[in-house]
Amino acid sequence: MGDPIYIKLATGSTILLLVILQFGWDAYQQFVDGAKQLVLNRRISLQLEMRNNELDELNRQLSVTATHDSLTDLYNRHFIVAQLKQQLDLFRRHGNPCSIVLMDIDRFKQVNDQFGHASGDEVLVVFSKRTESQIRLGDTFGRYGGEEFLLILPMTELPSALSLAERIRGYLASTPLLEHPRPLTITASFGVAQIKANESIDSWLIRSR
Ligand SMILES: Nc1nc2c(ncn2[C@@H]2O[C@H](COP(=O)(O)OP(=O)(O)OP(=O)(O)O)[C@@H](O)[C@H]2O)c(=O)[nH]1
Repeated sequence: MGDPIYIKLATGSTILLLVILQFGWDAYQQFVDGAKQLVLNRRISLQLEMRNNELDELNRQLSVTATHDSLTDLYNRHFIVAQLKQQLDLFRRHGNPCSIVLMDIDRFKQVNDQFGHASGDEVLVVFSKRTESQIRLGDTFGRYGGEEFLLILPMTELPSALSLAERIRGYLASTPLLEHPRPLTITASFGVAQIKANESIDSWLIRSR
């Protein structure tokens, strides 16, 4: 018994020889060109597949960048406003209630001035994570700008939104947000408003200030 690779080669050569004998040299050339083309096509389709995967990943990253705040990783203002529009629409069409909670970190400028901008950034990040840990999956939490954050609570009436805001406020006030250079407890002001009939996003936001 010969080695399987030699048998394979012998079989391959035999087929080629048969092709030449049976159909002539031109047919053999066509056969070889066809085989080369097949290999080339396979290589091209693999390269295309790789490029497509790279483009998918790039698109995913672009969509994250377009909708998220780079410091806190929360949704950005652009995304939040789009969500508010959607909620307003759902309210107008189906009467679905929705409440918002606008949070403003108190005396944040002092944090920057006393501890430096990097500590200010850390406060924003830790504040975001702590608040995010207190909300439900269907709620949207984002950075509205600077030290302002907005929580959108679909299908939520004012009393529930108020009690959630109170819970978050208590949770934030209970533990220092930063430990270094010294323990620093951060408080925030909360404004809560439920969407009303015939109102715009601007007036809804103004009522939460
Ligand atoms: N570290 C840091 N600071 C920021 C960022 N965005 C905005 N700020 C700062 O946030 C501060 C906001 O100042 P103010 O609007 O006076 O707010 P405040 O000091 O919290 O005052 P009150 O809201 O009245 O309590 C400014 O000093 C901004 O420079 C950021 O991404 N990182």
